[in-house]
Order: sequence, then C-alpha cells, then structure tokens
Amino acid sequence: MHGVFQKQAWVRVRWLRKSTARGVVTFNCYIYIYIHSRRQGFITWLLFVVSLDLPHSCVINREREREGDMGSTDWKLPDHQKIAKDKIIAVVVLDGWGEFKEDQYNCIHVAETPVMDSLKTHAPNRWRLVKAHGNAVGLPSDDDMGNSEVGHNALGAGRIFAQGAKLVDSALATGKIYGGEGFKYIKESFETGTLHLIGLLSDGGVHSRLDQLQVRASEHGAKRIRVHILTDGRDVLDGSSVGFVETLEKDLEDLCKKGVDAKVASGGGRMYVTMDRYENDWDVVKRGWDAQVLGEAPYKFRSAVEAVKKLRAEPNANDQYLPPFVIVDENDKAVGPIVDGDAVVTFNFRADRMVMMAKALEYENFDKFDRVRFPKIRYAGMLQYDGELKLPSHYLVSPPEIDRTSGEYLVKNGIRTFACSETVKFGHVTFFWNGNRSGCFNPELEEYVEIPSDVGITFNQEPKMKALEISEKAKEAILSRRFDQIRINIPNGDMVGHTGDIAATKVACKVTDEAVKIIIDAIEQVGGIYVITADHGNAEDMVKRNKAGDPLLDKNGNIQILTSHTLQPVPIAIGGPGLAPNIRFRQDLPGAGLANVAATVINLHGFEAPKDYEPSLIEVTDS
Ligand SMILES: O=C(O)[C@@H](CO)OP(=O)(O)O
Ligand SMILES: [Mn+2]
Ligand SMILES: [Mn+2]
Repeated sequence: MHGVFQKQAWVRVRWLRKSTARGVVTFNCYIYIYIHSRRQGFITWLLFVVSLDLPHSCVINREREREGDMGSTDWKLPDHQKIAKDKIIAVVVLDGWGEFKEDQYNCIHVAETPVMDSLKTHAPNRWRLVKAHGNAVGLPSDDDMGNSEVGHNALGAGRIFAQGAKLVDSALATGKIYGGEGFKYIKESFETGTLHLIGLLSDGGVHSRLDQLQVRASEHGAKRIRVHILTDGRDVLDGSSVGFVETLEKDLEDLCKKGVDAKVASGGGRMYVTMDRYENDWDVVKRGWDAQVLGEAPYKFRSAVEAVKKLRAEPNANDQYLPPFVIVDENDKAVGPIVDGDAVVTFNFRADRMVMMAKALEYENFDKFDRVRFPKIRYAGMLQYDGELKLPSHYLVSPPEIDRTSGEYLVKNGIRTFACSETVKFGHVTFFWNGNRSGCFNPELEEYVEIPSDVGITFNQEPKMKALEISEKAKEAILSRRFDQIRINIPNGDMVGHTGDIAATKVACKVTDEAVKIIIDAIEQVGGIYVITADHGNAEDMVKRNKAGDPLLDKNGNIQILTSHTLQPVPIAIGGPGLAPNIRFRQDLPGAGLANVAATVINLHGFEAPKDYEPSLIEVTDS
C-alpha cells in the first residue's frame, strides 16, 4: 500500500453513446497515460483518440457463448458405478448457519432446533463440517470470513476460484488494473471532469475493502475526486463507520495537500442507500441516486465525519441504515453531484448489491425510478457484475470466470431443477450458484421461483421471514415429482443475524429448523435424498470475542454484538430413504470445504463428477 510505482498505459474513453435497435454504439477515444503513484495520490493522464465499438445484444452474445461452450466441453457425465439414478434430491442451504461452541451467544444452540440436532447426533457418518471461509472459498486469506457470494459460487461450481477480493488485490499489486481497458476508459475524464468513487466503506472484505479504495485512489492523476460512501456495520462492527470515515477523510486531506481537490460528497447506510439487491426495493437505489448524482438528500453536513457522528447519535441509528446525506460547501451547495463529463467507479467487487446501481448508471432506457438527470459519464465497475448482461460494460478487473457449474452439467444431463428462495436470497441459489449468471440454462427443464421478501423493514421485525413459504413451495415441487433437484436457500439465520438482535435470531433459527423439517418430511414421502448445508456462519456466534474466545465488552460494559458473518465451518448432512444404507461420508477429507459439495450432489444424482471438481464427500462401502 505504501509502494511507489509508475505505469504507462492505454486507456479507452467512451465519449459518445448512441442507442440502436440492437444495442449501443460506442465511440471510443484512446488515451496514452502515464501514472505515477504513491500511497495517497490520485490520477494523471495524457492524450488521445479513435475507434468504434460495434453494437451487440446480450442475447446474441449469450447464444454465441453457448455454442462455443457446447463445442469445447464434453457435458456428458458418466454414470456412477454404484449409485442409482432418478432419486429426487433436495439441496437446502441454510444461510448464515455455522457450527460453534455452545454458549448463550450461539443462537442456533440456544434456539429449539430438534431437526438439525438430530441430523448431527443420529447419523454421525452422514453429518460433518466443511470449511466455508478464507482460502477454501477463494478469498485472499484464512482471516476472511465467508459470505454468500463465494459460498454459493463454491457450492455450485465444485471448484475454488480466486474471488473478487483476491483478483482486485492482485491487479493492484501488479499494477495491471491501471493498464486495463476500464481504467483507461474512465481516465479520459480526469482532465476536465470529476472522478466519483461510490461504494461500501469498510475493511469487511465481503463487498469491498477500504485499502483497495486507498490504493486505487492514490496518485493516478485525477484532479478532482468525490467519494460517495456507504457505511457498513454489517460486515464489521456497528459504529466502526466513524473510524473508517476518519481514515478516508485523512487520506483525502493528504491528497488536497498535493493539489488534488478530493472530498467526500455524499453518504448513507448500505441497507438504506444504494445497496439493495435482486430488485427488492428500488427506493433504496433511488435514495442513493438522489444524493450521489443529483446532490440532494434530507441531511446536509459540512463534513462526512460530522455527518456520520450526528446521524449515529439519533435514536436507534446504526451504520447499516444511516439516512442519505450530502456534503455541502459554505453556500449550502452540494460539493459533488455527478454531472456530464465525469467518471464514475463503483468500487465494490461483489456483484449482487451493485447491479441495480450499475443499471441506473449505465442504461439509457430505465424505468425503475425517475432519475431526473441521466448524466453522460464514463462509468466502470470494479468488476463486471453480471457476465450475462455484460454489466457494466466497462470494468477495472475481470471477474472470476466460473464455468461448467454443477447446475449446468446436471441440466445438460437431463436433471430437472427447481430453485427457490425469497427475493433477498433468490439470486444466491440461481445467479451465484450458476457462477454469476442470471437466467437459467434450459427453461424446459428448470423452474426458478422467487417469493417476494418483505420490503422496508429490518428482519428482526419479522424474523420468520418467508422460511415456511419457501419450504412449502419446495415441498410442492418435491411432491409433484416434476423435478429431480429441488434447491432452496433459507435466509433467516443470516438476515436476522445481521441485525444483531439475539432474541430475534433465536426465532430465526427455530423457524429455519421447522422449514428443514417440511423438506425432510416431503423427501420421506417420495423416497428421495436430502442434502442440508450452509454457505457460511453467522447466527452461531453473535458476539465479538477476544483470542481466548471470551466476549468483548465495550466502554460501557456491554457486550459487543457481532452483526457480521464468522470464520466458522458449516455442517453438511445427507439422508433420506433414497440414500442407500452403504453411502456415508469419507473419512479422508478432513480439510474439505463447500466446493466439495457439488461433486457430492452430482454423485447422489447417479453421475460421476467432472474430473477437475473437488472430490466428492461420499463413499459407497461394500457392506
Ligand atoms: O448482506 C450482504 O450483502 C452480505 C453481508 O455483507 O451477506 P450475504 O453474503 O449472506 O449475502
Ligand atoms: Mn449467506
Ligand atoms: Mn449475510
């Protein structure tokens, strides 16, 4: 982070976009840039012109890719020699359900969870733990907690891919990021326009990382920089926003001393401003748009530190839900609305909570809310957030190329698939599961059902969420016998765990257990198999601890509530009448992780898994 480096590169800038029936025609100008970087600096550029992007449509691209895939991949899975086909399999992901010591802050332990308890105690050969954090799911280090994106990617893809956090780290370390198309593109605005950086401000490492913003924002020649912050409190402790904003403001001050006009321009809490997902509530994105683009918000402050401190002092305020604010100058004028000719980077590497904003920033035709103004900007994502939609069309770092997922293999081998969750987790068992692809592979064999989530509440208010509705839908799908795989995500442990409300999280865990029972009972009726697992920990530990594992107290003597995910492993249990008695978990894979689940499920469907998948967790004994 403290290194000094120099780079020269070509940058593309889109300077004119025109919609046509088949897509967007983009005229580009190319600029040769010279970058001199030191820790807190920003941006520099030089010169110049020409080229033209031909229009394309997503549909055409998708078909071409598919044809290419079909040509190079052998999709046919060999039959498993010992496991019969045609069993109905329920794959259940309990979001945020880890395994941890049994104390009063372990909500799973404290709640009544007889079904999950019995899976653990009654069939020891069919219950085990798997790793769900750090290197096991493609994160930079084993200090990184798991999360839904990397967890579901690993569960679905059967292999470990270097994930966004890691890819950005390495693109920054090598300097490759600055030579890439995306950076070159935005850089063309640096001379006359402002560079806006929008994203989650914390070191949580789930959606973004502050140090990546610091490095990125350091000495790359932008003359005017505005940062639009989203406070966290969900991947990091509530209240930590103040420290992160202080760090950022200090960095920006240092830049100002070097002659860069750099300021925080707006802000708001991530769950209330900008970072909605799966189109649950466009109002969230609109609040962000109004503050970031239009420079309008209900609260105005002269500095971001003051904003966050004052807004946090309101009753029941927390970092996740801070209201939107703008920073104003001495004339009460917003210091950083986004206007024609500016560059914008959304610096989150994770997709789900940036896709909606990306659409608002990029799509000429857009009807989700009234944007009032649609500035002509050069916009790039830290990553491309949706490979299928090619959104955004410019990005600084290429996303992981997660190909040949288990879902695609199984569908291509005739497995009829049903996937379901409520809105806030719907994309987890579809988009993330399928390697960050929206849509299904074969609509004739697949049905994806989304149950609308509650809107405008924090989930401790409704801790049962839609768990029972999801499992009832899954039950219907199981009993209909129209599907071979029924895949669901039960969100409660995670979504309620993130609120930090221990009483509500207990309710969440109890209803999750009830939902599991509905699935297991349905599977009993059709002679099927269940696979119950989770994507990462959350509800099993609700308190921040010291190294010895004891709860930490804050300065008032209260326990420090942990709203984030954890580093804990998660359980996986298999069973059901369709599971032959001689199938059990292998004993020789003690370090297995979520990526080992895909091959396991493929085997249970009666196929051998692709050779390069992480090994299956099961074995078939002779007896
Ligand atoms: O809510 C989210 O965006 C993340 C936490 O940042 O949780 P999950 O990975 O479980 O979706
Ligand atoms: Mn999750
Ligand atoms: Mn979560």
